[in-house]
Amino acid sequence: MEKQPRLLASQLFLKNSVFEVLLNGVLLTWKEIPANKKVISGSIHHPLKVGTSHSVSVSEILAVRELHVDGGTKDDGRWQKMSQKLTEAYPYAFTVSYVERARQHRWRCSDVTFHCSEWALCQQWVQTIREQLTALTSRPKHLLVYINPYGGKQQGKCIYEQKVAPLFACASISTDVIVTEHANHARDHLKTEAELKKYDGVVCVGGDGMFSEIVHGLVSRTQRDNGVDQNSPEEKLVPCTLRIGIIPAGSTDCICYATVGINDPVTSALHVIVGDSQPMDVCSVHHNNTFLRYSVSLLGYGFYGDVLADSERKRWMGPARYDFSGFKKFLTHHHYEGAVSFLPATDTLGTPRDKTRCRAGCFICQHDGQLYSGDSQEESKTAPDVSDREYEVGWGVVRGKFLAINAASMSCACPRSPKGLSPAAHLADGTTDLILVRKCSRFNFLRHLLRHTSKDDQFDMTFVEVHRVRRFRFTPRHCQNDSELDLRENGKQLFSQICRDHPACSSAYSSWNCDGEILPHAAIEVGVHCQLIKLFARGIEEQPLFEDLANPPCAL
Ligand SMILES: CCCCCCCCCCCCC/C=C/[C@@H](O)[C@H](COP(=O)(O)O)NC(=O)CCCCC
Ligand SMILES: Nc1ncnc2c1ncn2[C@@H]1O[C@H](COP(=O)(O)OP(=O)(O)O)[C@@H](O)[C@H]1O
Ligand SMILES: [Ca+2]
Repeated sequence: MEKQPRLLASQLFLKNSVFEVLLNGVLLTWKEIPANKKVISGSIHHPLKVGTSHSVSVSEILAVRELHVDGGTKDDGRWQKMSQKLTEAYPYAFTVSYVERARQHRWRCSDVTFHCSEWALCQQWVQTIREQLTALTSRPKHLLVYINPYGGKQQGKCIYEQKVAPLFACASISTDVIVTEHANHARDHLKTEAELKKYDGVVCVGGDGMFSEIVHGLVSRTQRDNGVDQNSPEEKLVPCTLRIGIIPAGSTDCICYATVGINDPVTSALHVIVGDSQPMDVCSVHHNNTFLRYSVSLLGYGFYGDVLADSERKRWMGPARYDFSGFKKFLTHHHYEGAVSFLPATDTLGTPRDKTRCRAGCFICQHDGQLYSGDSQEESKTAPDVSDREYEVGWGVVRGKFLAINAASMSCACPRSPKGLSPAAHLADGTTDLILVRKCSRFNFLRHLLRHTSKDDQFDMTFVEVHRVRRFRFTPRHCQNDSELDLRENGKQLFSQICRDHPACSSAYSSWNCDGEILPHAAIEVGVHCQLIKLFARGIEEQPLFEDLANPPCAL
């Protein structure tokens, strides 16, 4: 039989007032008691504001600790503020640390200290809260942490030590911390060495590139352990069991921002502590039946590929390199010719033009994005994946000259664009939004880009089209007849030369930006793997209405 959580109700002292405190297994509530209703012994009289009430979900309590009496003084500053009389009447106390919501999806750790007149009562409260916290099985106890000391503004180590480690310690989470010494250190450690059984999750401190390393390490390891061949584009991949936490310390931090609603290290650490879980789609990228990379956020050819390639040479500028290269590449205004073929997700709930957004507890993601009758749980288990051949019918093809070809398997919201590249994309529906920006004037492209930062629809432009897809392929124009040259072997400069010399080529070549890494091939095949990984996040929580109104629309 399931053990019922113990109920506790007491009158406890807090901030010069007496409160009715209640713990019922789901909520901890404390409510001020009017002075005339107080039953606690003692001669304390306070003019009370009646009815101040607070409540905290037990699932959002981080820790409880007793405050120890030591020669009449306590180890917490607040004790000093209490009068001698009060200290005598309520000599025992315990502090509950819990999640408090601030503006714009920011979470903070807040403390409340309750004072008791009896030691046994104080013990009972501490033990009961601890029991209820122990019963929360989704919380991690032991984590493997990787810190990229060179991500973003090179603050990763300091952010972890000052803001995150104390919270993990407060929540009794033990950690093994590795500060990376070179690129792909974390990926290779996860792939081959890490004793994953010891851990309840992996945390990365860094940006999207660092997160991508963790994803590659964990996904590759999981496939190898299960005998799955990553090189086959049709292969159904095995989902990873360990959750990943992101402590944002990078340049774009889009994966953190789009799954939590803010890029704030404390907020992310608190989502890890409470044991949140958010499944996420992962795209696998192949070239000629050879696995290239996984992508979780943006796969971008043309504008975003060029921005990334240019910005890599300016890493010393930190996050500002993207603004510099973005401006430069906007002025360059290159377009690229090729063919995009794609398998539309016709059987899915939702479209890229929806006004609704993927938010915490998203209905569409809970059903793997599947449009099904809903009368059988089993039906959702047969959701099509990239490996299901029967879905290979009905491909569409678009040929032409493009300024940008972007695939966003999530919104890609980030501080630069709070609604993202594809505002209605879903984190875990098994699809990616393929955005094709055809050649247009600089002015129109600017209008399109600026709409990423306003409430206006960036897809509502004649030169932009967007498709929700399960798979797609891109073939640059020069590959449509000949076999593609290997960009890595022959170098991009050679390509530009061939392109200039070749009468059929009207434009230069770009490269793919895959979550901040340049791909070595332009001709790629991409498939979405529904919910392949899980994050310590819950999706963006709905905001109170008054906060939403704080962002007025801007039209261009
Ligand atoms: C004139 C106003 C223009 C405003 C346009 C804003 C559009 C921004 C959309 C950004 C989407 C970002 C998608 C995420 C990409 C990251 O994976 C990648 C690597 O991140 P990190 O490892 O943290 O460095 N970031 C980028 O490719 C940067 C793109 C920025 C382009 C301006
Ligand atoms: N110790 C290290 N030295 C150099 N590069 C590293 C190190 N650790 C990780 N990297 C690489 O740095 C790149 C950028 O990291 P990231 O944390 O995403 O920062 P940013 O958001 O600024 O790009 C990643 O591709 C990652 O592989
Ligand atoms: Ca998706």
